[in-house]
Amino acid sequence: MLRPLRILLSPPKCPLTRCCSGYVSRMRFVNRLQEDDDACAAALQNGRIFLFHSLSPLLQRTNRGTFRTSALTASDLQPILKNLGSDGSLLKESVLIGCSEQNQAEFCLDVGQLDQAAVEEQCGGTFVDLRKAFFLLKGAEAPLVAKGQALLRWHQTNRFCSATGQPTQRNQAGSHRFCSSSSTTYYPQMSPVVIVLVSDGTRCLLGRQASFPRGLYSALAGFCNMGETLEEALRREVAEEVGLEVQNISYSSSQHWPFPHSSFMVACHASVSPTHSQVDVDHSELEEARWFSLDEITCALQVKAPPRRGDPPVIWLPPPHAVANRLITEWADLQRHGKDGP
Ligand SMILES: NC(=O)C1=CN([C@@H]2O[C@H](COP(=O)(O)OP(=O)(O)OC[C@H]3O[C@@H](n4cnc5c(N)ncnc54)[C@H](O)[C@@H]3O)[C@@H](O)[C@H]2O)C=CC1
Ligand SMILES: [Mg+2]
Repeated sequence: MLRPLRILLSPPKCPLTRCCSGYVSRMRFVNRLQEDDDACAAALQNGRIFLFHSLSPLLQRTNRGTFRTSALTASDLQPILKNLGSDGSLLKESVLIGCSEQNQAEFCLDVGQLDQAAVEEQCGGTFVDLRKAFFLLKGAEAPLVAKGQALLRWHQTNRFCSATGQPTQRNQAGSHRFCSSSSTTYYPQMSPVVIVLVSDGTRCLLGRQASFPRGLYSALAGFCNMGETLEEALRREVAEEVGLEVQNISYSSSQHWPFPHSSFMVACHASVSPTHSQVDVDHSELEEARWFSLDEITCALQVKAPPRRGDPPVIWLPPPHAVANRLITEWADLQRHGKDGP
């Protein structure tokens, strides 16, 4: 039986208007689209589509010289795809990434099989490598493109069942893939990573890998091993990388991190006693790790852009998009203002 079209295109109005926020209805709408292929196909016709080319997002330069994402509607995109020689089926490869506050379903689509320059010309934008795009975009746009790219990448690398080698089929939303020969459902995966800012009470510990750009230091991080709790992973990583035993672990925040693939970063603070703070760096993992005073961190937080070639050497920190920056800023605030903040 055909479902009424009105509930397929945007979040349904909740009958309990007083108790059910717009946020709740948007989340339920997205959940419904993940489970109902027809509803998702209908929402796609009315949704916003973010284009990628070979996993690079399409950005537009604003009059002020900044960058923003550029989304098209299905009706804008269809003729463009047709002009470039693609049949209508490409649009159906779009993957659902959420629902905007304006109640429009949001999708991403990789048009890597089309000529890049021709798509850029027709859409009035530029495909920018995600590493660059992620730091050019402001606010919620950076995590949005990171999420889109992560989902598109997952689909591109999970076309076959790892048990049978048979092709897998995606649902319309792209929230899972299914192998009919083994009846296995595959869901997009992230790798859990713990990131920790260790303090000895007056200083914090930062490290750098040999591959980091010159002068960049960050909080210690590492992938969780199978079977570990977060606390175990955190204690092990710090012990392995800098030879210290931490205590007083406290949770700060988390983020999805798209580099090199999808990591789920869980950010924590931890401490060591000042009498047991001698670092013993494992040079196979880190080029250097050392303690930084509040004054050094305050200076480093003021460096707003990576130094250019020929600039004098300077210590700088991950940018505000990175949860490492948040940990370092939280630590510095706590040092300046104590537990209760400013
Ligand atoms: N968002 C942020 O603020 C920051 C994010 N990071 C991210 O944290 C991640 C982990 O940090 P690292 O110190 O490099 O980790 P790490 O200390 O665990 O060392 C990386 C090594 O772990 C092994 N490994 C184990 N499980 C792995 C998996 N699931 N995927 C890939 N490699 C795995 C590999 O041999 C790899 O070379 C990095 O991908 C980095 O991009 C790191 C610092 C700041
Ligand atoms: Mg590490």
